[in-house]
Amino acid sequence: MLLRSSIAFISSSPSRLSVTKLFSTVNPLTPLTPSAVVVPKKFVPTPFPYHHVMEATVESLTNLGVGVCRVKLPEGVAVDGDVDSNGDGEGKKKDWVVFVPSVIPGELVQLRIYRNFASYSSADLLSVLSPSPHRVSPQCSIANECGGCQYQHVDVGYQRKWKRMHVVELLERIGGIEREEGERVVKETVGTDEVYNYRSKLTPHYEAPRDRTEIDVIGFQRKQIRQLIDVPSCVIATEEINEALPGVRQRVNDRLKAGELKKKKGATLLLRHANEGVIFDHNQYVTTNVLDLQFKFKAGNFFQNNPYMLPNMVNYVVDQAKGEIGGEMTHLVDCYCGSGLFCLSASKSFDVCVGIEVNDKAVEEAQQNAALNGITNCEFIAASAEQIFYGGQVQSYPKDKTCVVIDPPRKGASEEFLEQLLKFGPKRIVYMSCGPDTQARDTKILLAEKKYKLSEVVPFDLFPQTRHIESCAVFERSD
Ligand SMILES: C[S@@+](CC[C@H](N)C(=O)[O-])C[C@H]1O[C@@H](n2cnc3c(N)ncnc32)[C@H](O)[C@@H]1O
Repeated sequence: MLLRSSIAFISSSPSRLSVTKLFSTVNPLTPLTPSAVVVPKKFVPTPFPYHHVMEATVESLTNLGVGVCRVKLPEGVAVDGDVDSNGDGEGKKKDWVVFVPSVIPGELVQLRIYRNFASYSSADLLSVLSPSPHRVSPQCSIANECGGCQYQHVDVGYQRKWKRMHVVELLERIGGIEREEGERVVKETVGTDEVYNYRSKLTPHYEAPRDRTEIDVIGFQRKQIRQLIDVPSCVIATEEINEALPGVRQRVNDRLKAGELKKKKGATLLLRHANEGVIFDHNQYVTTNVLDLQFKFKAGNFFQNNPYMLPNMVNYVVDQAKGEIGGEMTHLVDCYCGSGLFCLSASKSFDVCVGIEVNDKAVEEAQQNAALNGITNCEFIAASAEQIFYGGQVQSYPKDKTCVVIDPPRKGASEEFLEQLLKFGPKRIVYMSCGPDTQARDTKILLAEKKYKLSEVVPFDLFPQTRHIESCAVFERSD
């Protein structure tokens, strides 16, 4: 099989002669003679031939962290589509979008096409001809191949600038918020200095062993292709996780040799770093501290996994929830509450709090965490989030003194939930999200009837070096 990735770094000197390797790769690029190129069977040869090499300037980044280049279509090739912005397309596209990873806007790069789609192409990066001043050396030797990180080649300040820009752009494109308004409400991305060795949970995978006598690939998906890459250590995971990783990998192979692994099934391993050390058993209870509270939860259950960033996020949610605009809130509803993180952290600032969560095991944990921390003004309900508005309890809350915090999974809140939330009409809504695209979609719904105003959005850099953005939006009732 031909492996595509390898990048050379070409200095910005005018002669462009000084070529140094920027990333060490497992499969160094060897110049391919035409006869060595095997064109994949399903390759569509329009508009570019397989492995066509070209130079392009990177215009921007998608919110998946991939570079966007706009290139001219080859002479004589016309593709149906919108007339180009200069108006001379006569119903045919002349510009074409090519996506390429591991680049930074403004860079001139050399790329190589490996797939044509109906309206764009995908390419590998061959070399950076004119590097961005924001380009840095990744700490990880496989940063260019592993799909876990998208931004190790970008300085963290610039990563955070782009994360903010992505939130502004998503609010405009999906949320219908004008650019100027987005620029005003979306604040700077909040981050900490711990930009490596911060992840307290790692879940590497291996594929079905079948007839193999050794599992030599335990890791994550490669960039751009559905294939695992071996990850013997991970620079964004805590040092303790990295120390435990060789033992975990060895145990998988010991179990394979002992015939204990299913031949036809791959699996995902767990390494959860908490107060007890690094735990591998999903069902083992672990504890961790966030600000002045202790949380106990099953190692395999959801818990935010950047302990350095978490206090900032919790403080922000609690500050916004209790609020100053329109007076202090007395009642808190925490929807999608997990093991009670926001609800319990905010409990001191409220008379009464209620959390709702669909996973009954997490609800048990939340109840136990309330007891563990001597908190008596929080109640937790095991049900789907919209159910909170059907019971009598929350309906009796004073709406002008109630804040609803929501922190749904990546797919965002359901329409039914948002409909009920709008009908209930709390004074304030604090919406934490790990999916800024679905948050933008839900924002559009929350703002549609002009019952709420979007007062502020803060992106949190929970996962430096990756494209992931945690974003918190605060809505205030308009009256
Ligand atoms: C992003 S986590 C947030 C958990 C918690 N706020 C925290 O920070 O630890 C989302 C939570 O929503 C829960 N969930 C998913 N769908 C739900 C639904 N329809 N109703 C209530 N909870 C749901 C998941 O089980 C998960 O615990």
